[in-house]
Amino acid sequence: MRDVWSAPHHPAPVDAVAPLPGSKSLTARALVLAALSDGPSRLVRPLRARDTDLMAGALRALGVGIEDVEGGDWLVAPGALRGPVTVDAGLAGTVLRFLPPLAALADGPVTVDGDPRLHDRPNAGLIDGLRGLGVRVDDGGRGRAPFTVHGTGAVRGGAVEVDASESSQIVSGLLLAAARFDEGIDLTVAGGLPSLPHVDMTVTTLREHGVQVTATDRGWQVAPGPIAALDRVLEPDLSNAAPFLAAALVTGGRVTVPDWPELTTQPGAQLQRLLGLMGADVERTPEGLQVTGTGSISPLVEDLGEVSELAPVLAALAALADGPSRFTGIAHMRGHETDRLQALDEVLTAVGARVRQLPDGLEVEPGPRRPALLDSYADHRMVMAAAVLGLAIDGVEVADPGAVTKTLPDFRERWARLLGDPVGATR
Ligand SMILES: O=C(O)C1=C[C@@H](OP(=O)(O)O)[C@@H](O)[C@H](O)C1
Ligand SMILES: C=C(OP(=O)(O)O)C(=O)O
Repeated sequence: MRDVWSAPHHPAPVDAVAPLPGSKSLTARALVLAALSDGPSRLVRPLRARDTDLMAGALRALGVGIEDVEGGDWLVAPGALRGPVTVDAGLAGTVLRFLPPLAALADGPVTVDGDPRLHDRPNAGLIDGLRGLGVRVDDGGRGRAPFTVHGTGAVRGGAVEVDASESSQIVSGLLLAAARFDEGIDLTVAGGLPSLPHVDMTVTTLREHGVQVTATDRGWQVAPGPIAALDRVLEPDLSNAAPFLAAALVTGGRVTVPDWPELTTQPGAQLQRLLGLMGADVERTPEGLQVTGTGSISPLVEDLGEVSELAPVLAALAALADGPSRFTGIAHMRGHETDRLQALDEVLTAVGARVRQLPDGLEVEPGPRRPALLDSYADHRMVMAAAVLGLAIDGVEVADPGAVTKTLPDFRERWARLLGDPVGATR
């Protein structure tokens, strides 16, 4: 039987503190770099969710020691990387794009496969890039999973031109492993590059591990050399803060996310600016980031190319706003967990908004609200967007909400706590 979640209707102002587990993006980078490091390291408060568990599983399959310790921390012990092995990337873009360059260092073939939708996620830029670095990859000419990386224990590396117009993760994946290539990497970006802050996050994380990374006018260079082991405390996932903070705007309430970092490479930090533009009062308090809504939501016209992870929740807010919004710069979202422009069009239309798809974005004009049974599209962020809609619209239901386990397994319990109804999620 299909699992259907009734998204709680909650027009009354929320007043809550919403702590969040670790960042998906930082946890993925920390795992990969720990696996390639010159000694063991400890990851404190990593995200434990489907995507990061899949990354840990893939690394373990390749010979990396990853031990679960109390409180969900991970102890990572690098080991000789080995094939043959098949790894499950699920629907995780981070595993799909960060693992293959590391697999190329294994001493045998590594096949990357995953959920049916993973077979649609674009990856030709990474596969061609690996070939340009001297790696043999069999992909049947599809440029997508499943594909096999033929590791030989070493990668030549050097100069390579990479098309990352469909995902910044292609650049990040190559940079993360590049210090272990014989010649490092001299990467030239061909075409556009979405989600630039995520590449900056990669560069910063590499430098924290002692890796020499230089930005050029064409891309990035990574010098060959050791990757220093590093114990890390993972920051909370600021992109996953989006639905919780959005609840303050929708209900005219107040939500605080504790442990909001002072300085961060996470693009989710832009929520401070974006929710401010949508009419919220955003304030750093000793307790964390506090967002207070007025009960009315201002429309937003914005290029979201750097922060596409936030687009589903912002689009849900746009459907509840005082006027039409327009989001651009997010054509690459058609290659995310689902075609998110199409999915948002369907969902927001179902609850009464008028939506127009642009080649690189969406226009959303609020309309008379109505209840609807929405699909999750196997997409965690579509479930979170539906939850935001449900606060204002009575009768929003979501089929297959389990998709949310991708980055926040206990989302429904957290949502119930946000609304002051800790048992609500199980009703
Ligand atoms: O490097 C990362 O951790 C990510 C980069 C972005 O990917 P795209 O560039 O494919 O949007 C982002 O959307 C994704 O959720 C995480
Ligand atoms: C695009 C996303 O995920 P992935 O890392 O699978 O690309 C996302 O989390 O919004």
